[in-house]
Amino acid sequence: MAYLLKGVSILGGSPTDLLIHDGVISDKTDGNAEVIDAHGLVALPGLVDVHTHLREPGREDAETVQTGSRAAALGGYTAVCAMANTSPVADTAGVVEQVWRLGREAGLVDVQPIGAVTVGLAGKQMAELGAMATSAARVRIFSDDGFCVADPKMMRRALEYVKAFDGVIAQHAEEHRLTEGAQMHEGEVSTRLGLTGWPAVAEEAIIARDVLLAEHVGSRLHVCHVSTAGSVEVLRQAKARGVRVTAEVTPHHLLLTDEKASGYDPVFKVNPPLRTAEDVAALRQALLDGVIDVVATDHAPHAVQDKECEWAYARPGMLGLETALPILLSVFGEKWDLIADRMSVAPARIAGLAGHGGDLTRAGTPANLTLVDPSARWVVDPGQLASRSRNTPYAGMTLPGRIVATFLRGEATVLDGKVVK
Ligand SMILES: NC(=O)N[C@@H](CC(=O)O)C(=O)O
Ligand SMILES: [Zn+2]
Ligand SMILES: [Zn+2]
Repeated sequence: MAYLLKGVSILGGSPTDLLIHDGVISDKTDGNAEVIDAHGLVALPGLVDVHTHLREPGREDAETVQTGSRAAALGGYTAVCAMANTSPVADTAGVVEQVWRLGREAGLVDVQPIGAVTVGLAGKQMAELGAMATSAARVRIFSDDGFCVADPKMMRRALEYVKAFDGVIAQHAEEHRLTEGAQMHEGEVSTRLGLTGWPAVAEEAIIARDVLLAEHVGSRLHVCHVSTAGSVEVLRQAKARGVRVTAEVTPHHLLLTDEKASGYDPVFKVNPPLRTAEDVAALRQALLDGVIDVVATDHAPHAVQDKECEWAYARPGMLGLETALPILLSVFGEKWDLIADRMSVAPARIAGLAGHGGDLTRAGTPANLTLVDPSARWVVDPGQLASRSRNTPYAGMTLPGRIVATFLRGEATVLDGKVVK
């Protein structure tokens, strides 16, 4: 199938025609191409998420590779990295290959499995990182996300080990001894509400330790869901020294604050917790400066019974795939170069996904792209989302930017805002 996108604006540039042919961007002509009127639409390289929870295997009642892939395509994504905290944990070649295969079968986005660092995420014994790297899933990112690789010796060994195949350890930075019983950010609001707090230092202390470890062994470190102004400063200094560290921020940490906990609605319960307005401002600036490299969703679907209950018993985490780009547009406006870099080009580089985050103006670039209508507004309705879960913190909000179409290697996965197939 060939497509001719008439009058499309690539990264906000002046209207042009873009031909998708044989799975790539083409500079030829094709009289048989299906014509799409793309006037007023902006083309971006397909978004890449380095941090997605797809819940399969184990919690197919909350999300599956199939439903998560639909949510991703509708959000403008062409690749997602699936976190390892499934059941069983993705700590063997067998499990990562299973997830990878399920992704291929769904066929809507490239599902790139992340492998666990330690067996069962338990922090005691290193998982078979080499076997996962050489498996059909070709794992490059390893993470115990949900838990921190707390033992510094384990962290050091893992950092050293993945160097052989240019892998990276993605750390969920949490000093668990400082967060026992934590329900939200430790600060004025937690004191007022009487909820146990997760102090900023519990995140910052681990990031400080890990950038020193990564520097010591010359390895790549990636920091998951950075949430505090202090973490930004640690990263800024480490990068200035040349440490090989990258970092992500979530859309929710760029928009929401701990004040949201005031109503005790568990939809706002997440790890790391929503922080203060000062933290939000620092995170925004860090993303603009490049101190934080990428936006990652930390899409964390949870079944109704795990989320619509008392705050203390609710699981942490919120949906993100279908709202990430609209949230970025509402926070930063139409900064298309920034959005393309932080949501596609840089994440593709970190994850080692060569076919993604390409230059759409160059013939031969794999046709992984999405078309956005920046003038459209829509109201978030949890029941209308493609995710199997409905724990979005944006219910009822009007957001700018509608994903009109998404293409994976030249095949439409979304057309007219609907999943194809
Ligand atoms: N972010 C969350 O609050 N929850 C994540 C785990 C994680 O990202 O730490 C989940 O798996 O639900
Ligand atoms: Zn995490
Ligand atoms: Zn996560």
